[in-house]
Amino acid sequence: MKLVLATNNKGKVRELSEMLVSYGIKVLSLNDFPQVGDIEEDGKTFKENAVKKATVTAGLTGLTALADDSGLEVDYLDGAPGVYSARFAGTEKSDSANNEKLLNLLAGLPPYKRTARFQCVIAIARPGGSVHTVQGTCEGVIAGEPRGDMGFGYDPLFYLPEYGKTFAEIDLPLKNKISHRGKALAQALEYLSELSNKEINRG
Ligand SMILES: O=c1[nH]c(=O)c2ncn([C@@H]3O[C@H](COP(=O)(O)OP(=O)(O)OP(=O)(O)O)[C@@H](O)[C@H]3O)c2[nH]1
Ligand SMILES: [Mg+2]
Repeated sequence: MKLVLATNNKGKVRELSEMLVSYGIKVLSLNDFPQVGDIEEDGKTFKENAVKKATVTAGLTGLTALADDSGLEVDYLDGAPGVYSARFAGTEKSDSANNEKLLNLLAGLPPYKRTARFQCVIAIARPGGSVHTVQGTCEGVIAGEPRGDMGFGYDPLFYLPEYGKTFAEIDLPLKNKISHRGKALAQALEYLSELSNKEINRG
């Protein structure tokens, strides 16, 4: 089965590909389809944005497309940055500026008030127009300073009390096991295997 990843985020491509490829799925990226261009994310929810990115990509490529819309919800900030996570500190989407802005907003706040979660909605759209969504969540705490150099985005600040480490201090197979994206993708893989069984049965 062939699948186009409807994302321009290299960190997401790395994490999604690692799991999909081990299931024998042929993964294509938007680099293979320059005609898709930039898709405006104007939804109010992760689900709206994921559905839009997947359906537009499936329509323009004629292939099944998988999109991920994700973000960080910080309780002290009433759920911000949420769907604006990529653009928190400006439209140029700088991970380091986003992390700096987040640390400044939480300056001096004790750990018990720094609770947060990552959310991920994955949408799988078929060229015929049908679309299926799944969701994953991962709870954590925003650290007082960045730690680790793996991962992407807010990973150096996202601290997992159970592991005593940030997302940027754990390797990719473990992140995929426990992360918002990994949990959503595990459900997406179940759906994809049902789809491919149906196709095989149809001949
Ligand atoms: O530290 C992180 N670890 C993660 O595991 C993670 N997952 C999401 N995020 C943040 O949330 C934004 C999503 O925004 P987003 O879904 O619109 O993606 P994006 O604009 O980067 O790419 P695209 O998929 O839209 O092309 C990203 O840019 C990141 O800032 C993460 N940060
Ligand atoms: Mg985006």
